[in-house]
Amino acid sequence: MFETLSTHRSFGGHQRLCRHDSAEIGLPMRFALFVPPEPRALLVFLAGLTCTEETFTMKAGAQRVAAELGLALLMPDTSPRGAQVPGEAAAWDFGVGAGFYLDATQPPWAQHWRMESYITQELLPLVRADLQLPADRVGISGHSMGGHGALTLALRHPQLFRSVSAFAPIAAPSRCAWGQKAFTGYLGRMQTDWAAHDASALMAQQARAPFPQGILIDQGLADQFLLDMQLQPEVFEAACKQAGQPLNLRWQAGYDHGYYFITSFIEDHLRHHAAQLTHE
Ligand SMILES: N[C@@H](CCC(=O)N[C@@H](CS)C(=O)NCC(=O)O)C(=O)O
Repeated sequence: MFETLSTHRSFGGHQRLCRHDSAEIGLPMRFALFVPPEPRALLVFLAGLTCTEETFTMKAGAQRVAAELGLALLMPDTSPRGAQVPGEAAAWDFGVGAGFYLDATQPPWAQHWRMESYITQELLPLVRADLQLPADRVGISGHSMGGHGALTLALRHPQLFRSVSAFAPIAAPSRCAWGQKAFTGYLGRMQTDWAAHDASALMAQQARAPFPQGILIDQGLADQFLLDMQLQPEVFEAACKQAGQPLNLRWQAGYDHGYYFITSFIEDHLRHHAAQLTHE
């Protein structure tokens, strides 16, 4: 059950903003949903730090090609809101707007910060049932923290996601400042617990390619966060090589971390997912 707060005609389909009372999060949550004229598959797009369900929805310009391909787009929020955990909004890279798509195990976050269970066990089944799409027609993508979310949720739930891509993902969070801060706060100090939510560590453990049709990643070379060592896609690339996982890691000269980069390459990602999800 969810409530549609607004709906707008877009490229023959509908762009909706929705809310529901989430059992996993224990709070109301919002999400955005683009429904193309003829839905054939569903792509979940996870946004980055400081973003909401509206960021990708309004800035990426994904609706035109998604409508053409029959891809429904599901944009969850990036964290619980309104939990009133002390200090939850004190930093832009932890707490509100920074859920890191995992289930926190540490107090005071463990009660509400359950973004992994929320997305995989609650939101995705809800939306898939509403759109009447088969279980094997769901892909996942994301940007930055959401790229980390896309890669880790795909690797942790390969039965839920058949296609994967990412823009400038935090690809080795155990080795970067953002990831170390988030993992310490949400998961505690045990590095062994971190590995279960680190895309590169998860990929390195695979006995064979989990996504044999290939993973697509775009990374701007003028991305400040790449230069600050927050992203480290080369670590994920090495792990893919080790696992025999086909990876198309495209280094895009001159592009930074922002949405002008995403708008430039979103069409390729939508086509990557449609090709893997909707070919008969
Ligand atoms: N607030 C941060 C930047 C946060 C940031 O770049 N967030 C990215 C995701 S990691 C984003 O998509 N921001 C929203 C936007 O660009 O519209 C800063 O001041 O450095």
